[in-house]
Amino acid sequence: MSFFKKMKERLFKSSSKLDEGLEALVEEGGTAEPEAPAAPQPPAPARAEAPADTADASSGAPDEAPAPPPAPVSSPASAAAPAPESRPGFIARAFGTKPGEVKRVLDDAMLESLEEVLIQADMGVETSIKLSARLAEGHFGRRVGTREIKEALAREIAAILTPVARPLPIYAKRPQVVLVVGVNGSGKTTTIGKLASQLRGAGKSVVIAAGDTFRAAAVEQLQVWGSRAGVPVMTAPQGSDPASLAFDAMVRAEAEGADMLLIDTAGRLQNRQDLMEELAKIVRVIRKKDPQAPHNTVLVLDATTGQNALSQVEIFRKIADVSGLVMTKLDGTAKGGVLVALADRFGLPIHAIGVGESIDDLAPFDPDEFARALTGFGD
Ligand SMILES: Nc1nc2c(ncn2[C@@H]2O[C@H](COP(=O)(O)OP(=O)(O)OP(=O)(O)O)[C@@H](O)[C@H]2O)c(=O)[nH]1
Repeated sequence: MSFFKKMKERLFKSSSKLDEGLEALVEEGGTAEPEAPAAPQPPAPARAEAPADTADASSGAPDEAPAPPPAPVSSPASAAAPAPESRPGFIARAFGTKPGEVKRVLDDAMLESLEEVLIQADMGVETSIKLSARLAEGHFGRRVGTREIKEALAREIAAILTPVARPLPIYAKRPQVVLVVGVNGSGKTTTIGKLASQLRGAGKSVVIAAGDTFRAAAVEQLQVWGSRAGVPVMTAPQGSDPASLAFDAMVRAEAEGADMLLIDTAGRLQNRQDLMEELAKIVRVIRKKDPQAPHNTVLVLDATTGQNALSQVEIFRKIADVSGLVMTKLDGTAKGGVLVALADRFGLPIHAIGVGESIDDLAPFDPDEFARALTGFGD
């Protein structure tokens, strides 16, 4: 199975909440499309008995579904009862309307429900309102089906995401210092392991620094990832100053001529003032060695935390000058929508997404694929 297919399946699975929400939205207030007016038919043969059943069964057979409720006043199809054997009219066929397909007039009530569905899918209030307004343009007052809604939504979401879909930039500077930050358990260590493996695969020499000097288990975990990726891991004694480890790692990476230095840091909640101050110190000390460093400060976010990710970005950005994001655990949540809210609010580059626990489960961020997977369009 191709990598993209695997990612898509995982995202589809996780996004079922939004997908189902959109379907329910149309089903709730919608009505089945009536038969469209018949296309002009060639003159009937002058035989009295019924013609033999040679027509395409799927196009001519009456729908199995119960008779649709009275069509809305605006529907042109209510004007005349179609001939029982007629094929869908030209206009209906051209616009992909199928008799029996449930559609609903996009009015204020539907827009309000749409906003709620988007908020529940973690897109945040601001972004949900913006998306609903964009959907209203060109659709308001018209009967729309689930497929059309999903397609339009996927298009609008992709438009928000496209400007931020940017892989980790690689500079000529050696060593390029990448500082990896985030709250506890967001997936920093795992992401560093995956990233180191990808960079190594691209021919870069990489060194990892184990900046979580508080937890011995964290250092061991990073060493496991280092050996999986085939990359050396620099450690310091437990309880030592993470800022001085970062400095020493820069000296070593420079001496060894490494292309990339990835610095892991301890998880810290954004509301812990003391730990945030410690992070600010790490950055200050790194800059003593190289005023341009860290060249990238990557904030790793766990998609399952939902809206809290917004406050994480806000505070980490102030303290550590975050230059890009990686969002992990998109394989196991229905909350991927927060990524849209983040892109809309902060416009920070999204370098990659985590879609599993294995070393190759770090995917480039593809806005179109993501938008389609999130909305269930093309399912
Ligand atoms: N399903 C899934 N699990 C992930 C992903 N990324 C990380 N994990 C898991 O999340 C858990 C925490 O990951 P870590 O890499 O240890 O997180 P951390 O941010 O380094 O943790 P601390 O050092 O404690 O702050 C581990 O069980 C990982 O296997 C992902 O993309 N998908």
